[in-house]
Amino acid sequence: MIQQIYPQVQHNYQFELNKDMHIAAAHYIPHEDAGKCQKVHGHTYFVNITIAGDDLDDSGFLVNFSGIKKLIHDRFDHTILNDHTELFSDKDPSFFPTTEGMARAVWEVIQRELDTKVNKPKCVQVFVRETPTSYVVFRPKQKEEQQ
Ligand SMILES: Nc1nc2c(c(=O)[nH]1)N=C([C@H](O)[C@H](O)COP(=O)(O)OP(=O)(O)OP(=O)(O)O)CN2
Ligand SMILES: [Zn+2]
Repeated sequence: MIQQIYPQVQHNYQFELNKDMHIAAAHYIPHEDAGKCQKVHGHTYFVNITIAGDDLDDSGFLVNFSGIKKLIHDRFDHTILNDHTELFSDKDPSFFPTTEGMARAVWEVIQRELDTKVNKPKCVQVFVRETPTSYVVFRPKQKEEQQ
C-alpha cells in the first residue's frame, strides 16, 4: 500500500477517519482530446476517502472501515469503469470516467450510504490517484447548515 501525504480538508467535526484502498480497473475516455486514453487501458487507482462527524454509532464507529472498502472496492475493482452506466456516461462529458469523474462517483456512492446511518457521517473529501503523477481531489460543496 502506498503511504503518502494527503491534501487536508477543513471542517469542524470532532472525528475524522480516512480509508485507503487500491482499485484495479480499466477505462477509456470517449473524446479525441484524450489521445491514447481513448483506447481501453488500465490503472491501479489509489483512493483515499475522508469521512467526518460528531457522533459514533452503536459499535463506537464513525463508520466501519471495512464497510467503506466493501462499498467501493467490491463495486469497481477489476471492472471497466465505462460499464458503470449508473454513474458514468460515454455521451455526457460531465460523466466521463476521468479521474475527476471517478472521484465524484466514489463520493456519491459513499455519501448515499452514509445518509442511511443514524449518526449521519459526511464524506468530506475523496482523493483519487490515477497515475504516479496525476491525482484529483473531490470535495462536496458546503451547504449553509453543514459545518
Ligand atoms: N484532467 C484530466 N486529464 C487527463 C485525465 C483525466 O482523467 N483528467 N486522464 C488522462 C489519461 O487517461 C491518463 O490516464 C493519465 O494521463 P497522464 O497523467 O498524462 O499520464 P502519463 O503517465 O502519460 O503522465 P506523465 O506526465 O508522463 O507521468 C489524461 N489527462
Ligand atoms: Zn486512464
